[in-house]
Amino acid sequence: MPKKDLLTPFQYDKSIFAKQSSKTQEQKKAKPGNYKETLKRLWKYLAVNKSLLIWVVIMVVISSAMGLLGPYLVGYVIDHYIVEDGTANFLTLLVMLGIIYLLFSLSTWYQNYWMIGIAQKTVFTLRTNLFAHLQKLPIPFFDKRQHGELMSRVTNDIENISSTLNSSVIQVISSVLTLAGTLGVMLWMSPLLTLLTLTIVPLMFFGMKWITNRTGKLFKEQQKNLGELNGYIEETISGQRIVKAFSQEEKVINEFLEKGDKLRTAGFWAQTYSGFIPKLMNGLNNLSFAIIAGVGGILAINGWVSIGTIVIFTEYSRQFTRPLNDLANQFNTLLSAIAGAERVFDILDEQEEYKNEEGLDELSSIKGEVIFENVSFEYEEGGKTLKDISISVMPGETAAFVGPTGAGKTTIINLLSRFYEVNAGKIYLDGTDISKIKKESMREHMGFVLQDPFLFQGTVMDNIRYGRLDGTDEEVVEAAKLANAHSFIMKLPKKYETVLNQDGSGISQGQRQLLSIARAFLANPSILILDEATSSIDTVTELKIQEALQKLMVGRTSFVIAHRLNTIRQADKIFVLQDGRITEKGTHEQLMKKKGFYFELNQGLAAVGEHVTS
Ligand SMILES: Nc1ncnc2c1ncn2[C@@H]1O[C@H](COP(=O)(O)OP(=O)(O)OP(=O)(O)O)[C@@H](O)[C@H]1O
Repeated sequence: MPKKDLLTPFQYDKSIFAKQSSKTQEQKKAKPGNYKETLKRLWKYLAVNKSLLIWVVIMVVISSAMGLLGPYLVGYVIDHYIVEDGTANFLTLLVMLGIIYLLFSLSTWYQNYWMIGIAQKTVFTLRTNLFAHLQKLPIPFFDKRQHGELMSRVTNDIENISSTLNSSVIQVISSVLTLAGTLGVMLWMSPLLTLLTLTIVPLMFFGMKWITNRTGKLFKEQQKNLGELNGYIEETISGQRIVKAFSQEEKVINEFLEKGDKLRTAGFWAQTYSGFIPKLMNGLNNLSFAIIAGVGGILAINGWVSIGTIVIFTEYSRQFTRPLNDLANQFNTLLSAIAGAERVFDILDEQEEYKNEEGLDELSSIKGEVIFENVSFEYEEGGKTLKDISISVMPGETAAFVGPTGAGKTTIINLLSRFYEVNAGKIYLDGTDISKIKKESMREHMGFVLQDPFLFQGTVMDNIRYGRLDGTDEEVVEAAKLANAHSFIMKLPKKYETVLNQDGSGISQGQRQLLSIARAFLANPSILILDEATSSIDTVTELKIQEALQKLMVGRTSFVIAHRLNTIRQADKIFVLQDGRITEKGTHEQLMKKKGFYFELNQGLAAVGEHVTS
């Protein structure tokens, strides 16, 4: 008996992940509709529990054998005791019948218990691999996809596989065994009656083929529509503020209805067609029953077969069509799970961001000199977002980027952080081409303070510690003090232990920015990337933010997408970007003297308020 306890808590096993993911990378990609390949890959996950699977098969063999023996013994009792008034030990036979049904029940129970364990473990590994793999995918992957749709793959598609594994594997093995066993015994008992039973098989085959041809496509459609619907739900929940602010509730509901209707239609047809299967099987089952009862009756009257044989055959004819019926039903579930598995493997096949980095440089420390040399970049072919950018920023300098919306300021940051790769030209960090440096090692020296600081569900302490996970409580408090965040944190209900929501509700926009600055202080990066928030914040908090940022920038190379005159004036170098090109560069004084775009921007917007850029 297997000793492994299936109920012990699971742990994320990196070694399984490494093994599985490297294998999947090597394998031929499972193309949509490539069922064989997808099943093979799914089997690799299942096969980790091979020994337990063998036990499941043993139990299925026992239960199938007992299922066959039961009716045979009943027929035997009829022929030898009821019809012939026989002499054998009637009680012994009854005890045997009892044992058969007990064994049947026990083996059925164990096969389910173990199979559910295997299924849960398999799905756990698959889900963990998928999630871990998602963490390693590059930013462009996420930029191109709807987040809710991705979530649907981690949740719904995996769940689909789970429920199929829970029941289908046993069903399929048991059905095949029962089918083969029943056929063998039937042939042995009466080839003629067996032939009669088999007359329905071609009808079943063609009926099934007709139905599954339609359901396969429909199930895939259903999964796709469900993914899209989930994507829409996720989007509208995160965008509720905008939905309400623009009174778009009705529009959102209508769009939801439209998507829901697509899902409903696909679901309706998939279920309707697959619902035909049991009906068809039932009809054919009854037909076979009638044929055996009718023809068998005539044969029995003429003394060619015994009454017991007819009884056994009517039961076996049911046992013969039932596994066919089950197989047909499982086929549908299997198709739906394969559709889910294909979507999961699609993601597992995506190239990890840090793959192929062997042999690249690792940086233990950096000075922070950054040079862009004739860099050009396009997000999509023909889109030329940045054109021939050349800039140099010395260690400790602050470079500010200004320009109209869509000019390419964020893209410069995206390239420096290597969220995207340059199409032409080079970026050097301390004289080394950054494409020759391991991305992770480079990012460890970079700190980000972004416009919309993302907070995670967790305490203030944990949210600041996100900057450096091994930071002590004292270091976190110190960072918060440097970021001018300490005083407001101390006024929160549980101070540093106050739990924040994912969307940061409960604290103000400005306070969120202060927390984000504290994070950067804790991370203590050599290169600081700062995307100034454009939202207006009360004057006191604004001053706190400005002061904290000025402190943070000291001694670090800072790249600032600047929106405030104050930040720009103090920058060592200002780069004016227009339509993907640097059109002006210099200090504030130099650019003002030049009386170009920067001068106009300053004149016009300074009169309106603080913000310089759009
Ligand atoms: N992920 C993306 N895929 C395709 N195009 C993109 C992507 N991100 C930005 N772009 C396009 O690239 C151009 C430059 O965008 P970028 O975000 O760098 O501008 P920006 O100067 O930072 O603008 P803003 O001040 O409004 O933030 C824009 O035309 C934008 O539409």
